[in-house]
Amino acid sequence: MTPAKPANQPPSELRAALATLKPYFRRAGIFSLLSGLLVLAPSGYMLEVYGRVVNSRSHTTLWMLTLLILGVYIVMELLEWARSEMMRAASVELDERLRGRIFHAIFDANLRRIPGGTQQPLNDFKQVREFLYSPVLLGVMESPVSIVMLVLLFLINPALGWAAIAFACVITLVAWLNERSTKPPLMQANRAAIAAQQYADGSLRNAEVIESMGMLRDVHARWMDKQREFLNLQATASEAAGGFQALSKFLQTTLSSGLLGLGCWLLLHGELHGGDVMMIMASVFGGRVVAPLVQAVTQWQSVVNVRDAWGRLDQLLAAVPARPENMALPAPRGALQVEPVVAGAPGGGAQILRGVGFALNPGEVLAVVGPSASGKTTLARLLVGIWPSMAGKVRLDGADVFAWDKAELGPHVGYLPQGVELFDGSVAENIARFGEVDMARVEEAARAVGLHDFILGLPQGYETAVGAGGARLSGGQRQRVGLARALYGNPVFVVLDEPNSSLDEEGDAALARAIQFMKSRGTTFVIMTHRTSVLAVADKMLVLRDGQTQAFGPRDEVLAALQQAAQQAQQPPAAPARQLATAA
Ligand SMILES: Nc1ncnc2c1ncn2[C@@H]1O[C@H](COP(=O)(O)OP(=O)(O)OP(=O)(O)O)[C@@H](O)[C@H]1O
Repeated sequence: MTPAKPANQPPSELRAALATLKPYFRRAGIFSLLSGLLVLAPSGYMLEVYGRVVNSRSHTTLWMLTLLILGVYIVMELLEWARSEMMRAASVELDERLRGRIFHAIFDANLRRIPGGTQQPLNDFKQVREFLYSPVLLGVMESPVSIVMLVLLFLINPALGWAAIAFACVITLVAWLNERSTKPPLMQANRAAIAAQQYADGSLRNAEVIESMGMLRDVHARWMDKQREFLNLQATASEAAGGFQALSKFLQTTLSSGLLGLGCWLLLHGELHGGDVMMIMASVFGGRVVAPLVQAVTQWQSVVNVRDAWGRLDQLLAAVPARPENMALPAPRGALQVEPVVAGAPGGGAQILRGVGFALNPGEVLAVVGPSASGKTTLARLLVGIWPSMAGKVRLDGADVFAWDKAELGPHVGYLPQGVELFDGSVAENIARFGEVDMARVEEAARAVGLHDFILGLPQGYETAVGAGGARLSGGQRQRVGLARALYGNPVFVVLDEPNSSLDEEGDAALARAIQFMKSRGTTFVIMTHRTSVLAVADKMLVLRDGQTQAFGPRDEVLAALQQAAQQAQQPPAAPARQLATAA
């Protein structure tokens, strides 16, 4: 059961956007009413030809009536076209209103690790947009015509009207039963389809691992299981829906013939106003009364699907509210202050960092070391404001980094994540962060990490495409391009997560030179590392263990303390401490 909405809760963003489309619905509704009424014209033509033309044998009347009906057909088609164009325009308007918001919501959801994928919300939005000009919605817009037809039936004879109402009630019951029996399996089928799709996307992305270790058969078998579940559920829903669709169509045709029979019976008893013509018209009117209902039953699967898509989108937008417009802040100078932070993965996971705090002056270099899973990457994410903290704040020049508008802060910050994350585009675009490419700055960053000569050797130099994820580069080259991107534009604060894990000696030396150079210009660095070479350029050192600070202070003091602790334990210094001491 869905919890009741508090009375003062504002409507969802989707509803609010839909509400702005009312003028389109209104106009399309008027077109639908007019074209729905004109649908009676062919029956009128038939009756006139049978009655007037056959009796009078007048060619002129036949020509006149035929020209008239042709004109009506043209108007009908124009109205049909106009209303579907109107609803297409509504769909474009909805797209314009929401596409940016949905794109940002998907991005934020990914950032916060909220499940839902990237492709699915876009598919859901497409489905909602397309529903606006789908036959089922256009059909439902003809409901006012049904009421007009019903009134006409009552005018001919109330018995005909009541009979139509009775059939409409039975078809409504069929529609309700259809909803009850098809909705659960259809929604489960949708979920299973999404799971199968996400599984395929996730696994096939790692094609090399799958191929090299012959995992394809097992991966395929797993995908087939998910796919089979989806197909079975869909078949269950379709079987039930098929029966109800047939029943509703049967009722519609029965109603048409039934009204003809009833009209005839009333005629025989002298109770039908308008004579035998009305007998036929009653049959036509009756079919139109229930047409939208029958249309809804036959297209119910698309209604369930769009409702499902709507629900998922609504959930996404509710879970990821639009970012507030923050006040513009002055450009930072690079003074970092980490109030003792407690943090975990977004979404309420366990605490990963507990009480880690320190401060750095502009131009200082901090090396963060610690065993695997001690929380170095988590700290890096906190420092650049990707993950929020549960307690304590990370401040740059006193301002909370997490709350800072990243479009504003971004140019002052450099970040190299562990996975590098290059994007499909040229080398220059990647280094320039996909903003306006300032070639002088791009080259400066590339030179700083010793990449310039290599790039010049590429087929199209800086314009060479790196491929999705930088697939056309080696691991070390990807890392250096990522480093150049982090240093692009001389940021004042740079966080590097394992920057030399794929670098050779020359790359390592270039990195150390780049850090020295930028440090001399006042850039603050925090470098997460397992390797000791970075220590040579570090001023301070933070040792993390199990998400807590084991040691923090000037590099040499921390190294000495580590060595002393190891000696006190009357055993040879632990390998990392020994290595660190030697490197320093
Ligand atoms: N998205 C996440 N959700 C839940 N837990 C996570 C997530 N990312 C990391 N963790 C957990 O946080 C802990 C610290 O991980 P983190 O990546 O910060 O360590 P690390 O010191 O950078 O490790 P390494 O040196 O191996 O890269 C680990 O126990 C890990 O399982």
